[in-house]
Formats: sequence, structure tokens, C-alpha cells
Amino acid sequence: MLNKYARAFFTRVLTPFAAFLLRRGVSPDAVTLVGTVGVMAGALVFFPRGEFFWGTIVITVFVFSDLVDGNMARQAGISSRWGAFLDSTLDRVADGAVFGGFALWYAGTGDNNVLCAVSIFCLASGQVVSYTKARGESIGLPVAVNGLVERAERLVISLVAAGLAGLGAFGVPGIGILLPIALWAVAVGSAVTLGQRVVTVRREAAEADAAARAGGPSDGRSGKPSDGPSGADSGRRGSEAAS
Ligand SMILES: CCCCCCCC/C=C\CCCCCCCC(=O)OC[C@H](COP(=O)(O)O[C@@H]1[C@H](O)[C@H](OP(=O)(O)O)[C@@H](O)[C@H](O)[C@H]1O)OC(=O)CCCCCCC/C=C\CCCCCCCC
Ligand SMILES: Nc1ccn([C@@H]2O[C@H](COP(=O)(O)O)[C@@H](O)[C@H]2O)c(=O)n1
Ligand SMILES: [Mg+2]
Ligand SMILES: [Mg+2]
Repeated sequence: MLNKYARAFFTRVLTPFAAFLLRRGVSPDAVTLVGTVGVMAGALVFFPRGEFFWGTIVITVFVFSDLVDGNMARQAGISSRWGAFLDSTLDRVADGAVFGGFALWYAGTGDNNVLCAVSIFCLASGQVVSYTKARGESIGLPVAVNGLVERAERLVISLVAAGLAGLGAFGVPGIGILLPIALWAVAVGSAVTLGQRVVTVRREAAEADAAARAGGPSDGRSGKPSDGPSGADSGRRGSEAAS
């Protein structure tokens, strides 16, 4: 939902900054890399110590690099398959650090096994949600569903809650409860999203296999459905590279 409705707004806001970086000779790949390192540092230095406010501030500064890098690539007309791969792969690394940071806090001083497990579930389910789309697209399916809780929602829900919970350290009472609520919400939302995507891929795969059988074997040799796209790139990845 955020990807659909908020992306256009942030694209407008961030375009001048992206243009500025391009004029200074900065490459989109450098922004992707620096942004990921910044998110990792914010999550893994501050969250395990329970410093949620400062961790969230650092992460917020760097996480927007994920919107700037693609913007730069499109402005400069240098969007590439490599860039799409790097962007998506480092998204997984950044997400692992954020939810890993929460898990480390609850495994240590935060001392809550249930919330540690919920954080690990958020980490793993978020990665699998993204994987369903990547794998579905890699076997030539459109995966025409985003689902309830995509990456932007996972980040916004958990980071807004962590930032606010961090205000507890400055004397705001009763606000720490927001983080557990957010982690449970992301966990449940991710499970629902996983179900939505699996159901969609199952339907699309059945339709594609039926169409392939009606028109002959899809790989032209074995009679088995093909295990991947016929071209070097396919589906959304192809359109991204062309964007
Ligand atoms: C009193 C103060 C209290 C402190 C409160 C702190 C408040 C600030 C807290 C948090 C702000 C968090 C902002 C998080 C923004 C996230 C932006 C972002 O990176 O979104 C990424 C997303 C997806 O990008 P991609 O297309 O590159 O990624 C794809 C995606 O990962 C797919 O995964 P899937 O979705 O399928 O699971 C993969 O499949 C695919 O491979 C991959 O390519 O981008 C968007 O969705 C765009 C929309 C972004 C919307 C951002 C909304 C931000 C909302 C509020 C910001 C509040 C800012 C406050 C600043 C305060 C500063 C102090
Ligand atoms: N280093 C990069 C990063 C991204 N791209 C291109 O942008 C697309 C992602 O756009 P976002 O707005 O979500 O960042 C990605 O698929 C690539 O086409 C790039 O070329 N190089
Ligand atoms: Mg990006
Ligand atoms: Mg990204």
C-alpha cells in the first residue's frame, strides 16, 4: 500500500537530492552500499543496547537511500539489471539487521524470550515474503499481488514504534509497549502476506502449466515445465532494468 501511494510523494521530495548527488559524481551503487551499511550500523550498534530512539534516527537517515538510488539510476538513464540485483539483495541484508537488532535486545538485556522469537519470526517471514516474489518471477510468473505487509510497511510499522518506544529513555511513560505491539503486528501481517503470495503463485503456476500443456511442452524437449525464464531476464526484473 505504501509502495503504491507514498512512493510518488517521496520520489518528488527526493528527486532534487538525487540530482545533486549525480552532479557530485556519486553513483547509485555507492548510495545503495552506504545506505545499507548505515542501516546495519544503526540497527546493530543501538538496538541491542536498547537505544531505540537513536537507532531509529540513524536508520531513518540511511533507509531512504533505498528510494534515492533507484531515483538516481532512472534520472541518469543508467538503470541496470546489476543495480536491481544489488538493491534487492542489500534490502534483505538491511532488513536482517533491523529485526536481528530487536532479537538481540530481547535475547540480552531486554530479557524476553517470546519477543525475541517474534523478532526472529519477523526477520525470517519478511525474507520469505520477498523470496516468494523473486522466485515466482524467476519462473516466469507475474506474481500479481503485493499483499498486506510489504517491505515498506514492515519498516514503517517497526521503526515508528521503535523510535517512539525509545522516548521512554527520555522519561515518556508507558510508551515502551508500542514496540511489542508493532512486532506482533508485523509478524501477523507478514504471515498473512506470505499466504496471499503463495496462493497467488499457486494459481498463476497452475494456469501457466495448463496453458503450456495445451500448447505443448514449455521447454520444448522434456515435456516438463521449464524451471526458469527463457531469457536472461524476465518479469518485473526486466521491466525494472528498462525503467
Ligand atoms: C518524536 C520522534 C519519534 C521518533 C519517531 C521516528 C519516526 C521515523 C521512523 C521511521 C521512518 C521509517 C521510514 C521507512 C521508510 C522505508 C523506505 C523504504 O526503504 O522503503 C522501501 C520500499 C521498497 O523498495 P524496493 O522496491 O527497493 O524494494 C523491493 C522490496 O524490498 C520487495 O520486498 P517485498 O515488499 O516484496 O517484501 C522485494 O521483493 C524487491 O526485491 C525489492 O526490490 O520502498 C517503498 O515501498 C516506497 C514507499 C516508501 C514509503 C515510506 C513511508 C515513510 C513514512 C513515514 C516516514 C516518516 C519520516 C519521519 C522522519 C523522522 C526523522 C527524525
Ligand atoms: N544501485 C542501483 C539501485 C537501483 N537501480 C534501479 O532502480 C530500481 C529500484 O528502484 P528503487 O526506487 O526501489 O530504488 C532497480 O530495480 C534498478 O532498476 C539501479 O540501477 N542501481
Ligand atoms: Mg532502491
Ligand atoms: Mg530496495
